[in-house]
Amino acid sequence: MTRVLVRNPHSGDRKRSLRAKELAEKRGFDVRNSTAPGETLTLAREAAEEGAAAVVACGGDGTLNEVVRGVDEADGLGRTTLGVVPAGTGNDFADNVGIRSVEHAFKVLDSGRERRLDMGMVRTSSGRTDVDERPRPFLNSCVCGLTAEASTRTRPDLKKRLGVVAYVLSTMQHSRGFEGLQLDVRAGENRDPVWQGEAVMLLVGNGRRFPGEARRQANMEDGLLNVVIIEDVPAIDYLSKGAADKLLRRGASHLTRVKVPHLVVDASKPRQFSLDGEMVERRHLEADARQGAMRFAVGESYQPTPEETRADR
Ligand SMILES: Nc1ncnc2c1ncn2[C@@H]1O[C@H](COP(=O)(O)OP(=O)(O)OP(=O)(O)O)[C@@H](O)[C@H]1O
Repeated sequence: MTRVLVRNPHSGDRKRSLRAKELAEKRGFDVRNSTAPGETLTLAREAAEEGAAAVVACGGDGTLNEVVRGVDEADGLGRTTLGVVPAGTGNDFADNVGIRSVEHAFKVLDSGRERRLDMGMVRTSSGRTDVDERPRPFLNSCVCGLTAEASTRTRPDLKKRLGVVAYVLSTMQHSRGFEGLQLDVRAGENRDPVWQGEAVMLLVGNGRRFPGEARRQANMEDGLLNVVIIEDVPAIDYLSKGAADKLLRRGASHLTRVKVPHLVVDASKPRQFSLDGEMVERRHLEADARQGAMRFAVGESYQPTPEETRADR
């Protein structure tokens, strides 16, 4: 059975990616290298269409997202094992499924251990009713409130520590007139109201939790999205060490947290949403947790039901 490694040769420091190529070839993987942005999606789609038993992303979270999209476009999620070799700068998802290094990733793939994991799925549109695009997966998070400008200004150390939240903190620090998000957030089949008003940030997590929570890894098998809405910015220094923890402090009056299978978000005008780091500007967004949609190769330390502390509930 063919195992395909879809490799972004430009991710991370490139060295780990080269090491991965070497290990993959030794093990008989069919290694396919991308030559341009976006090509990992096409390579993954083709591999799944050809009936590959496993399609493995070699790169960071951006590459993994494209690979999963490609397999999904080939309607191959049910029959293809997905995997990841962490060779990017940010390897959040690999961390969350217990994959510790390039070498370890191949051991995991050889072990055959896999779990059915939830996948976040998003449909967006520019209007209120015309949901007009093919849904797109996200594995880690979907975040609203970011600007592309902020991502270029964000300090690398902050990015490393806080991930996507760093972009938001940076936005708020840098732009004096940060424009709040006028949002109407609803959940479930009946679109029950969850929250309405002016928010500074909306975070929707599939594979991960956000700062302020006891654990990083979320439950990826419960069919639920972790939603956090932050309203009104308290007077704090956004770039200080504890800023994210203060913002996301449990029980804080400016926070709303819910776990739902389906979420509907309407903004008063088009806003930036980041899907695993890729930006789209839209007014309307619907997010679903597709329970057990992915067959994913996981490490031995992966916990199907990460124990929740009282503070997580
Ligand atoms: N051959 C290529 N040349 C240039 N860009 C590429 C190539 N292949 C893929 N890409 C782009 O690289 C981006 C993904 O990068 P990836 O996530 O793997 O690495 P990274 O930037 O090092 O890590 P991270 O995103 O986790 O910080 C995607 O936007 C993808 O389209």
